[in-house]
Amino acid sequence: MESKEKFSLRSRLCSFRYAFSGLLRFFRTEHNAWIHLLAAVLVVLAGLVFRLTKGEWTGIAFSIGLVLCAEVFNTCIEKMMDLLSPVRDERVKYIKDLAAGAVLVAAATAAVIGLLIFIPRLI
Ligand SMILES: Nc1ncnc2c1ncn2[C@@H]1O[C@H](COP(=O)(O)OP(=O)(O)OP(=O)(O)O)[C@@H](O)[C@H]1O
Repeated sequence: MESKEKFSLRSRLCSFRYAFSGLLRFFRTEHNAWIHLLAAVLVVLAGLVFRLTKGEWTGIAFSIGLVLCAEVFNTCIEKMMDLLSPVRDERVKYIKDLAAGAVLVAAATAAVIGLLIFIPRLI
């Protein structure tokens, strides 16, 4: 459906503000976000120590973004399901487990990229 609202820079800026406020709350309150953030900081520090190339930094940046995005969506789905269906339900379990599975796929991909970058520098 087309939007009938006129384009407004102010409302676009507000959308950014809402997005940043969502992320701020995510990093303040979600324990999994702390773990991902700590992992990202450690990887960036290791990257600085090993003086990665531009291509390698691209792989690291992509991996960190991929995992954080997956975790943000996983958290959204968890919160949504808790709101929609606070009682135990096998369908909810499947939906939540599937969302957690997406994070696992992203994290495994990031781990492979990390190993491809760092292992040759360690041997
Ligand atoms: N309403 C529900 N009905 C059925 N199963 C559920 C429900 N809520 C959670 N579960 C299941 O219980 C298990 C633990 O759920 P929980 O939400 O605590 O997951 P978690 O991965 O520990 O989450 P968190 O990110 O909060 O640490 C998961 O397998 C999840 O699918």
